[in-house]
Amino acid sequence: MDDDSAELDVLVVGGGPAGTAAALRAAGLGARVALVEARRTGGTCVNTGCVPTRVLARTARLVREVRQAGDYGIAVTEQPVDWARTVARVRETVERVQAAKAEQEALAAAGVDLVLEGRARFTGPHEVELEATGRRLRARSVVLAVGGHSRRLPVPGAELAVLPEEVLDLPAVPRRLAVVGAGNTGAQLVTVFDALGSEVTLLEVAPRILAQTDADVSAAVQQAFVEQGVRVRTGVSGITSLERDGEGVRLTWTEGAHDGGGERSEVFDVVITSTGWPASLEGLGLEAAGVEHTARGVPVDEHLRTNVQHVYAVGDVNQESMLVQAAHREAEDAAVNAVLGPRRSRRHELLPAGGFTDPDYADVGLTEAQARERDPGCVVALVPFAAMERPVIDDRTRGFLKLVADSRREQLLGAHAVGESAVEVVQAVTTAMAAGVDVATLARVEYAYPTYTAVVGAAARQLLASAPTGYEHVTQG
Ligand SMILES: Cc1cc2nc3c(=O)[nH]c(=O)nc-3n(C[C@H](O)[C@H](O)[C@H](O)COP(=O)(O)OP(=O)(O)OC[C@H]3O[C@@H](n4cnc5c(N)ncnc54)[C@H](O)[C@@H]3O)c2cc1C
Ligand SMILES: NC(=O)c1ccc[n+]([C@@H]2O[C@H](COP(=O)([O-])OP(=O)(O)OC[C@H]3O[C@@H](n4cnc5c(N)ncnc54)[C@H](O)[C@@H]3O)[C@@H](O)[C@H]2O)c1
Repeated sequence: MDDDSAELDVLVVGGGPAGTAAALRAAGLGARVALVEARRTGGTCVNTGCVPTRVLARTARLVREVRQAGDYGIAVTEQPVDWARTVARVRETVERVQAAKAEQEALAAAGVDLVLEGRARFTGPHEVELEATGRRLRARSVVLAVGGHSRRLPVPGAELAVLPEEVLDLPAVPRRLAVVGAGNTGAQLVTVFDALGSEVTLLEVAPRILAQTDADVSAAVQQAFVEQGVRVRTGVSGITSLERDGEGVRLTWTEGAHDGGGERSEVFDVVITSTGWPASLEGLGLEAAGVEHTARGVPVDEHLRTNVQHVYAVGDVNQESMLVQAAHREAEDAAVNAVLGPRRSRRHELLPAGGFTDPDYADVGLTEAQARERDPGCVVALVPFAAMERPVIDDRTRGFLKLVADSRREQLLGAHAVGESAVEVVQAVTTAMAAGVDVATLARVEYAYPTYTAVVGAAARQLLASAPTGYEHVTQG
């Protein structure tokens, strides 16, 4: 269904990482492009998600460093955290990142018409209306990049919970905190508030925290949380209700079968629910465009098209790989498809990701369990950070790198790390995987001494060795 009367070739709805990348790519191909953003460019990532979370993670890390300073002869009396100052620092950083990215300037330079007239709503398959002005825009193709939002639990009193994007509005660091949901968001908030002095309880319905990660990663982060004094309850049957109780919130949940299955109720100063991230479809008028969707998001085909062939959906809205790096790739591919016709069908083959907890964790490729399903003879090497010199020097020995390779010990299938610089270590492996570097070559690469990344060479050598899980022979350099 083409529309030759449209004034635009491509209309992009949403100015987060996905929308901005799509608009810039489409304009770069010579298309007439408009980008409609309801609030502010940068989207969840810059304004409420990755950037604020990363500053809070750094705050938590600084608290840990200060506590350890005495070991190095630096006398530091631990000071209470000034939460208002922390929040101010987060907000200042968001502005600095906004300035560094200069997206509005980049869009203008590329000839993209940035339209900040409120939310867009479809009025037909090729047309949207803008909430603030009532203006209508028509385009031959539309790229939906509206992202997602936190979900409120469907239980009585759910509105008493604080959502992750509301954390900066808390008046103070809570003394008793419950975090419900141990995905990437919940796990990171646990580390932040534990470091800032909260007594944290973490509740998760899945049998383990960070359920999408490799089982060893999940177990290692959970063990660290428990040692740090966090109460971790996994496999809970569900949250029953939240109700006001004095100054606090009474949270009632049903324990999992392995904890007796009974109902349990406790009062917390704050309850944060980080229990999922459905697409932001409300008020979008998808029915007017004939675009089908589920309760979570908008499904797409291999060319990132919805059921309506000129409407694409990229980034969090399609609910496939909800990460910035995925949003960028999908957006660029969809832009090419929208302007030149469907030709890009590449999916994410290597999508590294990580979380800034204490300790950090990261992964790329197949988990050990996924690899074993495909290739029962696959080989696994796991090198603990305690066997490497740099982590020992820095007193950061918690963690490991696990590499998974095919049964012939040639091709890397996955990398999973926990510990200091885990995300950077996994990124190094990702680069090798993307370049098609085989295990033997990776084992021969020189690693600067002493680095965290040297664990990659040690793990590759272990993969080649016959004793797959022996750590004794691991040497550095
Ligand atoms: C707490 C948190 C931490 C995170 N940390 C990381 C991290 O460290 N690394 C990582 O890779 N990912 C991280 N993510 C995920 C990352 O933020 C998302 O994957 C990414 O922002 C998705 O980009 P997007 O463009 O699809 O959506 P968004 O960034 O959500 O952008 C969507 C945009 O669309 C606009 N919009 C919505 N509806 C309309 C409408 N009807 N009309 C006009 N505009 C509209 C919104 O205002 C918004 O600006 C984090 C997420 C959260 C919640
Ligand atoms: N560092 C990063 O890369 C980063 C950080 C934060 C978020 N993100 C991305 O943003 C998206 C949203 O992340 P998220 O963590 O908010 O959501 P999520 O969907 O990834 O995790 C939600 C968790 O809540 C649990 N849950 C659901 N209902 C529950 C209930 N009633 N009681 C207890 N637990 C319950 C789920 O089992 C799950 O573990 C994800 O795709 C994530 O990858 C990435």
